[in-house]
Amino acid sequence: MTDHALLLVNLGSPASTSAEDVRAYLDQFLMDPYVVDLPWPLRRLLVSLILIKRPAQSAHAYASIWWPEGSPLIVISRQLQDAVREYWPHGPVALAMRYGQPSIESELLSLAKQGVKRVTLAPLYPQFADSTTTTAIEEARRVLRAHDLKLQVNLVDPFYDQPDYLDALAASAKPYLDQGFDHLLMSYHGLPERHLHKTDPTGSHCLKGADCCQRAQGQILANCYRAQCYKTSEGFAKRAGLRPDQWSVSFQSRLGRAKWIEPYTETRLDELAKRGVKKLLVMCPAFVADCIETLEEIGDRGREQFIAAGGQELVLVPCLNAQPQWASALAAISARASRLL
Ligand SMILES: C=CC1=C(C)c2cc3[nH]c(cc4nc(cc5[nH]c(cc1n2)c(C)c5CCC(=O)O)C(CCC(=O)O)=C4C)c(C)c3C=C
Ligand SMILES: [Fe+2]
Ligand SMILES: [Fe+2]
Repeated sequence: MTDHALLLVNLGSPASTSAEDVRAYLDQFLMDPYVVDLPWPLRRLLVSLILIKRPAQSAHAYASIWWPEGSPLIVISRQLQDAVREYWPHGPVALAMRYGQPSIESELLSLAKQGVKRVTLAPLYPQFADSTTTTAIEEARRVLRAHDLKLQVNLVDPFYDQPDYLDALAASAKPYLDQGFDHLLMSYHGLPERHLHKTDPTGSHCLKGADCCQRAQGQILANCYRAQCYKTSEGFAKRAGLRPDQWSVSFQSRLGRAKWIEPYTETRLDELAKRGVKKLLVMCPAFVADCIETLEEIGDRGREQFIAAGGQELVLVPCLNAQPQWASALAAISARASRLL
């Protein structure tokens, strides 16, 4: 059977590092109601305010990490697509971006044109969030409806606790852990606290008490980004044989004035340096591919901050990127997906 495609979906990047291209990308991204979850007039106003200064700042940051072949996120996602082909004998393996190009629309249309009957949609986010997982799925739904595409679509659920994913994460970090370190920080992309409250099915569990994420189970866990980040970290630490005092979790990439989930990575970098940590390893398990958030925010600015606060060395552990064990795990996880769109 060769008519069962796998469609990998990542976030996307600007078309280039020009301020105009970055502005267009940020506008599409931040005007997504799953990302900035405010009513349209307020969202438009807030995003227009952000777009006054942010495109030039972000363009500068993108320029500092851009590769000759393009955005690291896109280049690496393409390499992953190639690597996954080895493990997906059922049909084509395609790649789409939620924002920018190649779009989910162009890829679904192209798969339908090739005669594909079934598509397994794999959002490349280990932990669930409306701003990543839901918006990718909803965009696919919109495209199917808009073009009346008769494709059967299966969804790959967030794989934060899947043994094959965690094994790949542990294997990829092993050479870095083996070099020795004082502390491992697992820095995840942050989220406004409001997003967590919105997806809490009880409306009263998340962010109530210091251990809400440790107590999360069932539907609460299935909807809580922060609890899933802790589960990934615990699963990783167990595989890596780490003691609880050797690692901690934090959340990066805050934007705007609303309260985001804590602890903040910026705060932890200072605290760890002040506590006498000299060699800090940082992993970013919310990202499967290195991108501006890992390479620039942690690898450049985070390192500078840690050293200015008294640390000696910050080693950024690369994301899973296109490693064969990860490609194989992703294909296996995708092959198990049975939930229909
Ligand atoms: C309200 C703003 C944002 C939310 C919510 C958000 C959630 C979120 N994002 C990722 C993954 C990535 N984000 C990336 C870049 C990025 N994210 C935001 C804002 C929010 N993200 C912005 C404005 C940007 C652009 C860069 C910048 O200007 O700072 C990227 C990297 C893209 C790249 O091209 O390299 C990824 C990946 C997750 C996983 C997440 C929720 C959990
Ligand atoms: Fe983001
Ligand atoms: Fe929670």
